[in-house]
Amino acid sequence: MADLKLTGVAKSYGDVQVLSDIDLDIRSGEFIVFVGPSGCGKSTLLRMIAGLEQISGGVLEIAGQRMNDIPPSQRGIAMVFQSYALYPHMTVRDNMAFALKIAGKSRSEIREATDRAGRMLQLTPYLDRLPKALSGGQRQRVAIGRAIVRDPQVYLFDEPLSNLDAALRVATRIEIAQLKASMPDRTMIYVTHDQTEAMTLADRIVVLAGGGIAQVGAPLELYERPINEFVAQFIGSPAMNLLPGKVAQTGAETVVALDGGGVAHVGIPTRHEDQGMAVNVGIRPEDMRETEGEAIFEGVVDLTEALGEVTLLYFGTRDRPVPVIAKLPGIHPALDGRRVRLTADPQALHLFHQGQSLLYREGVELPPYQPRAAIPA
Ligand SMILES: Nc1ncnc2c1ncn2[C@@H]1O[C@H](COP(=O)(O)OP(=O)(O)OP(=O)(O)O)[C@@H](O)[C@H]1O
Repeated sequence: MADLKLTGVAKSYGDVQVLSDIDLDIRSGEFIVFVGPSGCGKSTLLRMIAGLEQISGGVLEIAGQRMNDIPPSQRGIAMVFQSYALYPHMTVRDNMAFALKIAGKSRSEIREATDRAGRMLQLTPYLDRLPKALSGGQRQRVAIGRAIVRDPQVYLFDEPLSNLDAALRVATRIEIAQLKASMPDRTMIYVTHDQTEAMTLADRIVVLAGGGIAQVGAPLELYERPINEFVAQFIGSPAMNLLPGKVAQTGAETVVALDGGGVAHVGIPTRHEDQGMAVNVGIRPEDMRETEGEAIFEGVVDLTEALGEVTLLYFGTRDRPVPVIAKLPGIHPALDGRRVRLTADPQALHLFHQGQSLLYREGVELPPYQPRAAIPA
């Protein structure tokens, strides 16, 4: 069993509070990804779990045991870092075996553990090579191998792929997913800046911001049901557009008169007293489509970016603090200077209280999360 429980965990450096009130239950076998803006404390939280940073407040338990003052080597965890500092004069096998030798394991135990890690990471043909004769991706796999040989209950990864080039990142990401699948009862906690890694690897994503947890949920739950504007704009790329307006009609479907002149029919119920309320309507760029009819947003295209699979249209790059962006499927001719009318399905829209940035007013119950149906094949 390798469940983790964080209760009121806090970290400060001198007078500077970096994290506070972190409550998190991680189940044995879960793959958890920490994301958040630079400097929000992702690495610090991971290093506190590892025992590499002192916990300033609160309690960390692993498998029901308080771990605050237990040294890293006795926590049943192994950590894989971004820079995979291998010993250059040791073979792949010796690099992986090093910690086991220090721990006084027998030759046969070490052989068995390194053979197994080699097989799991497809490193068998390279076991007798020196690190300099490996690619970056292979080196990072050796670093993961050093964790595997110790057979920890919990794996911690601190941006393990960020030093790899794009193609290797994808390949190594898939290997990490397969590695997790081959060890279903091991718990993994992974810090990344990369949205794709977070969305594809995580059972649950923890979004950290402002010294605390903004939201915890399954990747698609965060995408479809962000709890506030921060998470809405952090998850998904390009970020969700937020268009200010006022509630013009309440009911099962809410009609919003947008400040820019458009009208949005939002598939989220509001109450009679919400009439006239200042809101932001959230529209993901990929949910926008051109229309001849009633538009949510109408504007002149400043810039067209053709990426092949999609075309991005930018509006208001000069006069808005943040441009409005639409992402249309496929290839479109450059639309620069053309006036375009855009709409989106009511079910795809989000509604936030202006100022509070929260999706629903406190006390209004959230309907249970229902994943949006996949597009039928
Ligand atoms: N030893 C330290 N002394 C003082 N402040 C520190 C120390 N280590 C980290 N910090 C501060 O704590 C905050 C969190 O740092 P941390 O590295 O955990 O952030 P992060 O979310 O992992 O950032 P990034 O995404 O940029 O790696 C930062 O503001 C950082 O400056």
